[in-house]
Amino acid sequence: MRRAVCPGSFDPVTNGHVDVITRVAALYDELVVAVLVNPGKAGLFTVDERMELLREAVAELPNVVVDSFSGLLVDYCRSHDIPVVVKGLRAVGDFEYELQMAQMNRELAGVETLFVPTAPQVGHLSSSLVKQIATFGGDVSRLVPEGVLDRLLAKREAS
Ligand SMILES: Cc1cn(CCC(=O)O)c2ccccc12
Repeated sequence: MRRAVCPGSFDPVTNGHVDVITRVAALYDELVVAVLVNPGKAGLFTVDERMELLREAVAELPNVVVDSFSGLLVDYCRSHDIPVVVKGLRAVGDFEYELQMAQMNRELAGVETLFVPTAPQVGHLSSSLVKQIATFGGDVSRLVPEGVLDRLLAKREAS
């Protein structure tokens, strides 16, 4: 079974993520979308909320599994028998860091990394930008899956 993992924070998932996940899912028997648990960085959504929003967003993709992990990505790959990491690239600015991580992950554990360019119409999206716009009352309805929009508005009301 050909499996890959798409790691990220997904705080929250955006239409840019969904675009890449959908395209990558078509290339593998199974795709794991793995939410990174970062104890040192409290996000807007909890890890469980991020996973729930991701599951809603990829519900139409039967071969996509949502999971979470803490620690090294390569340890997750080893323990789940996943030989390849697939990452979305939004802009040239993403590449330098991603290249370093890819080289390190190959050196550490022989895990390969493939890069998928985001579609131009969603290349400008990032979770942090979406959160900023939503915080100040901007319309993010075309930038995130429907379930995320509702939760973003609820978070804004609660704050
Ligand atoms: C464009 C893009 C960025 N990332 C990191 C997401 C993050 O760290 O929140 C992705 C993860 C999966 C698919 C596409 C992407």
